[in-house]
Amino acid sequence: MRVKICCISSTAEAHLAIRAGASALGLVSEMPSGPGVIKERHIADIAGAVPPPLGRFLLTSQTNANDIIAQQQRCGVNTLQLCDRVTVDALHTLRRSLPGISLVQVIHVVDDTSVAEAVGIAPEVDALLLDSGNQSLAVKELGGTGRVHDWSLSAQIVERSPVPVFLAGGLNADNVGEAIRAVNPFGVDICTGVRTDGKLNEYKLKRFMAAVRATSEKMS
Ligand SMILES: O=C(O)c1ccccc1N[C@@H]1O[C@H](COP(=O)(O)O)[C@@H](O)[C@H]1O
Repeated sequence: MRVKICCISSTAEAHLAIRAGASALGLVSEMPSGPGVIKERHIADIAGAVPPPLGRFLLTSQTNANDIIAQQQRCGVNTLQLCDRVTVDALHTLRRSLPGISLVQVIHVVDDTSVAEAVGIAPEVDALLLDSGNQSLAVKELGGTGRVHDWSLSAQIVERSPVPVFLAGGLNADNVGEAIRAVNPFGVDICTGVRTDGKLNEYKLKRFMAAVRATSEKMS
């Protein structure tokens, strides 16, 4: 089971997450809302300090392909986590312009329409990431909400997706086992649940990783 630790805000947090066993790190660029945003120059510094096999995910709220390409080049990441809806044309432009850079489309799971949205876009990207934002608010929520969503919808997406699916949204050490059993994702992703006062908390991180490992071992 892959674990992505998100909202990394310093090189020290990146190393703490790697030591704990993270397979990917999330770096949050400008967003309409959310607790994890950092400046692009910090994202570039942290991405540059992380060894290549690790996933370095840039979380972006941009939807225009040229804006996203420019951001990827400024930040030096190997994965783009597209937190808002992006057109299929824009995805094709990203593919052509950024060979070797993985595209992860976030789906904010709201109702049955989210299942159709996920299944429709999946063939265009390398992975999906299921989260709990709300794109219809005046100030959009594109993640980092600390809220869970309906995991039965997520489970349907996992069953029907041709690409790997990460589960995010309100996970913590106490609910991640149930989430993994309910959804059977490729990986899990967490921000709020391993933080205290905005800082990565080693105790919560270790409990989370232990819960993921224990559940994965029982299921294998
Ligand atoms: O954390 C943020 O500020 C943020 C803002 C906008 C989009 C995504 C954001 N964070 C990502 O949201 C998921 C789930 O977070 P949580 O565990 O529910 O707090 C995760 O990928 C965060 O990195």
